[in-house]
Amino acid sequence: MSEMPAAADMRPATAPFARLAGVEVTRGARTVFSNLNLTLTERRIGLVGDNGSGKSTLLRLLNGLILPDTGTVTVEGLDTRRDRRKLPATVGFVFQNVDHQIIFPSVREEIAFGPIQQGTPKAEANAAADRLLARHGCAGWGDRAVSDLSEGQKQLVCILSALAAGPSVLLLDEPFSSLDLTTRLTLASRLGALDVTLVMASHDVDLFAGFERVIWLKGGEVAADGAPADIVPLYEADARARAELAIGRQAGRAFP
Ligand SMILES: Nc1ncnc2c1ncn2[C@@H]1O[C@H](COP(=O)(O)OP(=O)(O)OP(=O)(O)O)[C@@H](O)[C@H]1O
Repeated sequence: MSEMPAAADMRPATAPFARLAGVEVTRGARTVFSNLNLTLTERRIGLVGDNGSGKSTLLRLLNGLILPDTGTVTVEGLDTRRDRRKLPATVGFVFQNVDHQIIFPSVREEIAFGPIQQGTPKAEANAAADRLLARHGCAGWGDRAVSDLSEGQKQLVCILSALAAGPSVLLLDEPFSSLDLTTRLTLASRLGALDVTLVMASHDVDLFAGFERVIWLKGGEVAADGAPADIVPLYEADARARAELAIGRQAGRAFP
């Protein structure tokens, strides 16, 4: 299992980088958050919770992809409603589903897109993309068609694209689910060492061992919030208890 190490030489977190105040969000017919209040200060924050508990919605609130129906969300001093256009230069996002992120045919174009949007000349952005690829063991990938990559390779390209834009906050939604163990361990270690604030949702709770804070979401509410060593066992015990209950109910019934 992969464990993301704590960053050693990182500037200490002092002021909050994000705040959610009185946030209500409805998606479709469902109220996901009814009054969510969070202050985020730590440089390594993990989100855990069952499917549908609100992890992706919280990450999308932080990058302005979803705006609160009521309440406010501020990240690095930017109000996600008022300053939406400034957010992409500050807040990077790695989607759970690579097809929601990748828009260009070649790997180099995909990675260079963010910096070009921010005003970097194309040749410079392309050269930086190639250097970034080489640093992550993907030298020569620049001209490759994204459509020819495996799911895990696409996931890696998505992570590198997010990093290329030089965000100060990186939001990761299940970023390693398709990566092989070697790439997962390498990338987790590299991400852990970056001087960038990370907020990551994952079902792979071992990744949070070096984190400073884990928030457990349950049905759109914060069920527990604190140090990984305290929160992860609570979540696991709760998940196991509910699984045992479900298995007990199923006992004797034929599997459909
Ligand atoms: N596009 C949508 N339209 C309507 N409802 C949605 C939409 N996306 C999510 N939801 C609902 O919002 C709730 C929270 O979903 P969300 O994707 O934030 O959960 P999650 O914790 O990230 O789940 P997972 O672990 O499966 O990724 C769920 O009840 C889900 O059904």
